[in-house]
Amino acid sequence: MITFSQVTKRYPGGHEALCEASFTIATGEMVAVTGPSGAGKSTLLKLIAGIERPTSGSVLVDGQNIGRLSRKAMPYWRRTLGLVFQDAKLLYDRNCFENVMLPLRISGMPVKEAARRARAALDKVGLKDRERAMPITLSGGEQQRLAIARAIVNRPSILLADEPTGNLDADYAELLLDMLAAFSRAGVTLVIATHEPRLIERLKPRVLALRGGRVLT
Ligand SMILES: Nc1ncnc2c1ncn2[C@@H]1O[C@H](COP(=O)(O)OP(=O)(O)OP(=O)(O)O)[C@@H](O)[C@H]1O
Repeated sequence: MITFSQVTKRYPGGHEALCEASFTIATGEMVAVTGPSGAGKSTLLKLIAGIERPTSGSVLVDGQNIGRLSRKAMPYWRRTLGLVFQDAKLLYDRNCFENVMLPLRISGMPVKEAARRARAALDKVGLKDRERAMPITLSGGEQQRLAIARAIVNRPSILLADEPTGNLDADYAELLLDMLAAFSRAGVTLVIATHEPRLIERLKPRVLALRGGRVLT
């Protein structure tokens, strides 16, 4: 379970990106975080991922206070998550296959099994025949799909996605919605920041609406 208690996030020199937000997300729930640009959607996801820490209040995930995790503990926390963020942080000096395989190797999976899983993840996002390509040679949409493959290859129990359909053309946006639905059926907790009405129509998530850093629903 994810629990926000009176969470305020103020960036240095900025106003409040999130203001006394309190809500819970149950394990296995699917939540769409909506709201206009600047409403605080990305900030909310970053607080769950531990990329940002709250200015006040607490973010608990299964009782663990994410804002208080030590620098040392943070990489272990991130490894349990699937992150699909705008700045995909792909490794541009490694090919697609290596980008997807790396998280598995870091968590100690033997090469053969990691390679099998990486190929399956690339296949899922339609990049199987691009595995030797370098990310820089991919289109924006293909890079987005590569980031998705990398995010799901670990079979995370929580998937955080920031505008995941953003760069995708219609066919791949549909494919992504199918993938998200399948994750949800498999019990993965999904928190998705989105402007996409189609996603809400199709997946019928619970909607958490933000305006100016405040939670409306
Ligand atoms: N690193 C930062 N430093 C300073 N201000 C920031 C930072 N990140 C976000 N903000 C500000 O916090 C507010 C909320 O931003 P956030 O990115 O969470 O909104 P959003 O709802 O995700 O917007 P968008 O839909 O445009 O991505 C905005 O006013 C933004 O300018």
